[in-house]
Amino acid sequence: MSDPDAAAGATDGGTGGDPPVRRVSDWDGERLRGLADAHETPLYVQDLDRVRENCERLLGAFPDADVRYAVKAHTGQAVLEAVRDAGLDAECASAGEVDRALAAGFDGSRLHYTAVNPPARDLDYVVGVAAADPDLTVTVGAVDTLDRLAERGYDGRVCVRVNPGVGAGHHEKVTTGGAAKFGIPYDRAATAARDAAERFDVVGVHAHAGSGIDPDQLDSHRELVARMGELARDLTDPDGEGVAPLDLEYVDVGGGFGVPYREDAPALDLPAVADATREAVAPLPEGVDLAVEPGRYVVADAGVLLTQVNTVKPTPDETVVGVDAGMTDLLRPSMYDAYHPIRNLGGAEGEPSAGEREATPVTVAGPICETGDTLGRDRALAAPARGDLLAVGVAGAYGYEMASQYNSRPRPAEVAIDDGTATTTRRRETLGDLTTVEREAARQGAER
Ligand SMILES: Cc1ncc(COP(=O)(O)O)c(C=O)c1O
Ligand SMILES: N[C@@H](CCCC[NH3+])C(=O)O
Repeated sequence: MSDPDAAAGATDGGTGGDPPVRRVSDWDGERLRGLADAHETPLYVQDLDRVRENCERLLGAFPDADVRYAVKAHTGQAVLEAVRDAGLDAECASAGEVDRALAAGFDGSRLHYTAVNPPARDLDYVVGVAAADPDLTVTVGAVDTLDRLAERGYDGRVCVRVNPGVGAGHHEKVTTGGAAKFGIPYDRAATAARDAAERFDVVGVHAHAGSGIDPDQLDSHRELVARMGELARDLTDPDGEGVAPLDLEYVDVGGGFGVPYREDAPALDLPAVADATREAVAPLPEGVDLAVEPGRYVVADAGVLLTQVNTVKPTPDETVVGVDAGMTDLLRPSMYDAYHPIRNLGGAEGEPSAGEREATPVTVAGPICETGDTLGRDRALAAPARGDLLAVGVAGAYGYEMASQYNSRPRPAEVAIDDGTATTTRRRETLGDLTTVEREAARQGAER
């Protein structure tokens, strides 16, 4: 599978220059304790300055490419505005994400809507947006979706999403390339794109390997990119007689750049990944650009989740540390067995500072009535005490976004740090919020 030399060449231990990743240990503990005091817990903290640094690193590594932010990783308005100002485009997975990106000031020329089995309501909305701003692009992974767009009178910009037959990712549930659900099978893609060009302005081809591609999965990324380069060459300069060439603008090879979650894991060497990508896609036809669409890389290490210890329970097998955040706040550990680093920031009354306490193996568990509701198992934390504050690191991507109200738990609050100043960007939900839609439905029913 992986080539150890290639993998070694694609990691960066973080020596020198702009650190490629912010570890949970790098956050200012006192500052985080102050934020938790002011805003209570559970609390997401998102550092916009770090988001900007991550955008700059991406633009620096891919200077000639179109870099699009996969909005699904963090849809908050403040994040979207920071990303827009940094110069990235927006890749949106739903009408809601398109709506958010518009509100954050992205215009159509910077909007890419990726339709996956899109509900009619989403298509209606996006076709309406495109009517007002025809520079928007719809990325389509099924012929049915093309038909449904045509039925709505859409004849604008289309990018054809391909199932490249090769995938990668941190877990099988997020390994996308090769999953039949996504994209038109590679061997039918050229025909589908040519057919689509009879009804739409086909401007690009797209594939995405999956999410959280680690340094040792770069071979799969390279293979995907090479296949997409070949497809672009075939479409723009076809072999067969009488086959019209397509006037493509770009080849989008997706996102998925991994970030290290474990404290000692090496960071992806982005310039090396960018070089490998350019090399694999080459030669790109004249006038065709490379495009990438990372989400996690932009926001993951810019966020932490703060949670307070409310229970410390020694058992014969393990010590369970109960906290006020759980799978409803951060689903990734339950859903993917994902590892998030956890740091004890201390603060329990009458206890020594966390730095003075002995490391103790614990399981950190949330308040949800599910056995899988843990944020970390067998973690060596500075012996936690009731009242301590824990920081769960690398929580800025797919954290708040996957939060739910299961067990009737209101979603947490979020603050964003911008140029050192913290502002509430998502208020904490209340018990009243939990029943809003029911009360509204009851009221509408009574009005009928
Ligand atoms: C089509 C598409 N593009 C981009 C992304 C962004 O992935 P990541 O956040 O891993 O960069 C995803 C998520 O997997 C995706 O499905
Ligand atoms: N939600 C996933 C990433 C999936 C991206 C969507 N295709 C995660 O937290 O790792």
